[in-house]
Amino acid sequence: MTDAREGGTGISVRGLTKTFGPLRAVDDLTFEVRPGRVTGFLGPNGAGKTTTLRMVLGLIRPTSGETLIGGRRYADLENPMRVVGSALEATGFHPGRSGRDHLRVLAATHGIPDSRVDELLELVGIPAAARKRAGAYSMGMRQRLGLAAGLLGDPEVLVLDEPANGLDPEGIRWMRGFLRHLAHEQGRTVVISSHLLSEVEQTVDDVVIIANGHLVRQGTMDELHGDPAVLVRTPDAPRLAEALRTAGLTAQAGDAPGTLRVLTADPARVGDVALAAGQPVHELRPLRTDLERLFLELTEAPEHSNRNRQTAPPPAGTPHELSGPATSEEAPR
Ligand SMILES: Nc1ncnc2c1ncn2[C@@H]1O[C@H](COP(=O)(O)OP(=O)(O)OP(=O)(O)O)[C@@H](O)[C@H]1O
Repeated sequence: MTDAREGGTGISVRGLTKTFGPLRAVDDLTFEVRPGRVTGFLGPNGAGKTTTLRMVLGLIRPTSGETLIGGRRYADLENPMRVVGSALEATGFHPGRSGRDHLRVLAATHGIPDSRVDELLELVGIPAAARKRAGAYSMGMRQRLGLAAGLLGDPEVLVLDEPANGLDPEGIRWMRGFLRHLAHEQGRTVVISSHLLSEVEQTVDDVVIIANGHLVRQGTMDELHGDPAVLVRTPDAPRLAEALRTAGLTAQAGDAPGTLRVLTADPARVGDVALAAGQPVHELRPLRTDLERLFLELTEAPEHSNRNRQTAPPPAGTPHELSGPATSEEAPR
């Protein structure tokens, strides 16, 4: 495998729209994906993730807008397999063929030597299983085989659809370390989709969150976590708040009675102020952003109500009207 790449190859998505009949599966989507980082492409079921990734990979044509990889359209890449690798579905293998044979066929059609196949099977941790029929693979093994297939061309960009699906906890840990290594040590651009922020929060550096085909948030995980804060519980919250303010800290009333939310990353500082002010402390801990709640708030806001229930976007100025039960009916891909 190649070492860290200079500059790196990012992905630009600009004004991307895809309609299927009256359905706007992807609606004027614009975002950037940076090299050397793992980006989580997130949204609830039916948000438009797979459709977007299929456009990025040149598998379907946008209705309007464009996606660029390293500044070029997929169709203009001379050797696409060396620029971008992907694993969109872990089911697309011939069931009677061994995983190894599957990769060998793929490699041969792209002039890639068999030695690369064995190297990759080793790397993704299924060297022995690779000689078995792919039809007998567990979901986790299919994920690993899909990952190996995506890496065959030693691509600068790797795009994976729900790579944690079907993996056991050890598999998830392995995948996390592997993807972070590909991005951080080797400078690749790694994009993984998921419908759960909590599933990928320890893996990704950046997030692009979509709902209803629209972008709802793009940023780093740190930005998503927001400013660090400490929760302190004390019998006399107003008095402690005063002492904290005098010490130069910002203290706000917490959610529960008798608690304060102090804007600092350092609980010891809060404890020291309380001690100096003679205020008992009954609880003191760093506050973590409830990412799952934040994700739901972002993606379930009224303006992102499930587009699957509408037959067409409502005319401007009218409230969203829902015309049926929420289903995640999947059209054939
Ligand atoms: N070929 C197609 N024809 C018609 N509708 C489609 C087609 N492909 C996708 N859709 C619809 O577009 C919407 C977005 O689907 P998409 O698969 O991109 O969402 P997703 O975010 O990947 O969801 P999931 O997490 O469930 O895979 C859905 O309503 C889906 O039914």
